[in-house]
Formats: sequence, C-alpha cells, structure tokens
Amino acid sequence: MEYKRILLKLSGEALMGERQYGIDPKRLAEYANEIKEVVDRGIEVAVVIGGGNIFRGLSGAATGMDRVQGDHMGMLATVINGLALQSALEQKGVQTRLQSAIKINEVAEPFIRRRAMRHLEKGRVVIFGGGTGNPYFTTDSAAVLRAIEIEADVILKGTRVDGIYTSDPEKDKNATKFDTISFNDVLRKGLKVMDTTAFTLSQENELPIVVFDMNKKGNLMRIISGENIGTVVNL
Ligand SMILES: Nc1ncnc2c1ncn2[C@@H]1O[C@H](COP(=O)(O)OP(=O)(O)OP(=O)(O)O)[C@@H](O)[C@H]1O
Ligand SMILES: O=c1ccn([C@@H]2O[C@H](COP(=O)(O)O)[C@@H](O)[C@H]2O)c(=O)[nH]1
Repeated sequence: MEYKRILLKLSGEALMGERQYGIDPKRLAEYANEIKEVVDRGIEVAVVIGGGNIFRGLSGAATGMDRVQGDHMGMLATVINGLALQSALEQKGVQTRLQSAIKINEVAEPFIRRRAMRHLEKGRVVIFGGGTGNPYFTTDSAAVLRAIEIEADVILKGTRVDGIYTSDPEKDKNATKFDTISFNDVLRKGLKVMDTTAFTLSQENELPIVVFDMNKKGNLMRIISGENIGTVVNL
C-alpha cells in the first residue's frame, strides 16, 4: 500500500544511543535525517516519542514512588524528547509543531486534533508529546490513539529490534522473526514488543502496525517505498 500519512513511534530508550541515560545527539540527528527523507517525498509524518531514556512510571513505582506521580514524570520526559526531536528536525529545515497532551503552553501547543491535521496537510511534522495525557498508559498506546485520531494509514514502530520475534530476541538467541502476524496471534502468544492495550486498540480500529529497526539507515524510507522489512501486524 502507498502511504500518504504515517504515524511514526520512536522509542525514547533508543535515543540514548550508546549512552546509559538521556539523549545522544548523533542518534537524534540520524532520526531527523530519516524523517526528513520521508517528508521530502511528500509523505505526511506524525511522530509519537517515548520517554524511557529519561523516566518510566513503573521504575519509579518499583522504588516506592507513587505510580501516578511517576507517570507524570514519564509524560514530561516525552515532552523533553519531543523538544529535542523538534530542534533536530528544524536544524535540517523541516517544519515542525510539537503538541502536548498535558498543558505546557509556554513550550508546546496543546493537542488539538483538527489543528494537528491541518499542520500535516501543510507538510509540517507533528510531534505528539505527553503520551495520552493519562497515567497507567504508555506511548505505544498514545501512538495508536493519535494514529486513529489523525486517520493515519499505518503505525510504524521504529525500535532497536528488526521486527516481532517468537520471544524477546534480546533474551533468547533462538527466537525467530515473523514477516507478518495477526493481531490475534500477537495477543494469544503474549508477544511483548508493544503493550496489549496498544495492540487491542489498533486491532479494533483495523490499523496495521509495522515493527522495524529504526537504527538501520534508510529503513524508514524502505518501508515507504514498499519493501517488506520488519514485521507487519494486521487483521
Ligand atoms: N517477541 C518480541 N519480539 C520483538 N521484540 C520484543 C519481543 N518481546 C519483547 N521485545 C522487546 O521489545 C522492545 C521493543 O520496544 P521499544 O524499543 O519500543 O521499547 P520501549 O520500552 O517501548 O521504548 P520506550 O519506552 O523508550 O519508548 C525491544 O527491546 C525488545 O527486546
Ligand atoms: O499515555 C502515557 C504515556 C506515557 N506515560 C508515562 O511516561 C513513561 C514513558 O513512556 P514510555 O511509553 O514508557 O516510553 C511511561 O513509562 C509512563 O510512566 C503515561 O503515564 N501515560
């Protein structure tokens, strides 16, 4: 299928590059290049970015912090990453808007669906920060929610693994990769590459997801050009 409007989910953790914490400017610039290539092709691009390189609510809860408080910190972390990506894209001459699900008006526009769609029509990259704006969710769920709202053709989940495997490939070296898999199979087999809420929402709205390795140069453009890389999750 030829994509006109995509929702790209970027992992916050991947932004660390070789570091243990925070943002690697080299990795950020690489991601900006990948996105620019696609924008220059006339594809409308929205981005949801994670916050795992800075803070996750669950990690906070594990050390005794109130979960909701931790989730608020996690959502703020995604805004920080959104600002960094915005800056990296603008350095390359790509027009962008950052919209946040939590009000932080001095630094980002509030999320307004119609406005986001208008930005996309004008060729601006719209970065959605703040996740869904609610605790107990993840940015994977935010990615699916925003993709449905803006009527994206597909969710491209760019991560550090090259697709969905029979089990976590970072833990099991015998794991094998799926080229395609149904939502039902992902859920039945309990595959963990995205959370269940995100997969279920995508399935109910018949929105396909492609999981692919974002750290390999040119991969985003390969998907746009119709190459079969990564794993396609469909009905
Ligand atoms: N069956 C599986 N196939 C592929 N990857 C899997 C599987 N099970 C678990 N994973 C793990 O899922 C992760 C992919 O998710 P991703 O990199 O987006 O992390 P994330 O926690 O969502 O990032 P962030 O929170 O920083 O945005 C990989 O680290 C991979 O090891
Ligand atoms: O809708 C949301 C999205 C995110 N959070 C919190 O932010 C962190 C970082 O997001 P990741 O998806 O893990 O990258 C997440 O751990 C949550 O604590 C949220 O509360 N609501």
